[in-house]
Amino acid sequence: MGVTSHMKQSCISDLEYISKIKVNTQTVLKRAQHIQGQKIPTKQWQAAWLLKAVTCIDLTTLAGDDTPSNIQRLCLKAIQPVEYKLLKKMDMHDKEVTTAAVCVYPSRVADAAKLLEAAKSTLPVASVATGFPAGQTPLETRLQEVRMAVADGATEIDIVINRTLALTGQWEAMFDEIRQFRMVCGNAHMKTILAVGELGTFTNVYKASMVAMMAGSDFIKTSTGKEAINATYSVAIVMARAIRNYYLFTGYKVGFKPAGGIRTAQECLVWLNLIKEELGNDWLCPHLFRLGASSLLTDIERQLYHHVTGQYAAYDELPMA
Ligand SMILES: O=C[C@H](O)COP(=O)(O)O
Repeated sequence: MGVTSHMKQSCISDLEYISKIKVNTQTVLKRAQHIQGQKIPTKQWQAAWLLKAVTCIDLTTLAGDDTPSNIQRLCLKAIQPVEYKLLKKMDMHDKEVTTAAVCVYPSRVADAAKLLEAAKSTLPVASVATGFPAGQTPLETRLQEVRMAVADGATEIDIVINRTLALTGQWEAMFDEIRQFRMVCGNAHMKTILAVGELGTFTNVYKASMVAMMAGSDFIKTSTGKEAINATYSVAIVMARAIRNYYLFTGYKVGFKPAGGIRTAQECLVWLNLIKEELGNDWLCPHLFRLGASSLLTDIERQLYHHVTGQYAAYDELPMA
């Protein structure tokens, strides 16, 4: 997308407006509780939702011991996330079901890009960047990290915000930093990680969401997966409302990516329902919704196995997710 047109419309008066916003915590918690209590689809409808979820996963590995060989396994799993025989039973074998992207550390982008190219796959490589997860490195280092990830083949960049700026109310400085990241991303899609577990209040989450969108983010993302509190339904409601309001103000649809601690098929059905309820069906596609997860796919595949065979597979029967 490059430098976005919606970014140019943002100005200081918008930032002044943001500093006055207040979010009602009780209303958010009540809404989250309501969504969690709603019925989720069963049987073939559940299987269809789970396959939809698979296509929205940024299949992730962000570990200190990542090597070219586990990146290779991750990419192969992303290309074929559900066993062919299961897809065939669901008559989905010719639908090219893949995950939305793979997500890795900047130093592993070249490994992923090389493998995907060799496999003739167009699956995007997403790289975390800007001093992930803490964002506590000098600005020039953070910018350079984005440049290097893009040069190595990342077409999606998951940046982390500077929490110090958010917690001290320096929204304009935060806007400027994110805008610089946007510039160096070039044509790569930029997802902005708010690290909501470290923002203290829902009001800060809403403000950070707005600033990130105004600075040109294609997606806003909840968490790095490394904070003590990661993706929660209540925080998602705050972010989804910000996305909705931003769309009303600008006509521009920004995507949403919950990430961190999402491990079960059951949880991901609640996430899909939350998006449907809060943002509508338009957002239920990889272009506007991603699930950032390192270990969700195994459980989804187990549930699909159960749907098709009536039995649960042992974990070691299904290839690594
Ligand atoms: O960006 C994605 C997250 O780091 C994944 O977190 P997770 O390992 O808890 O699934």
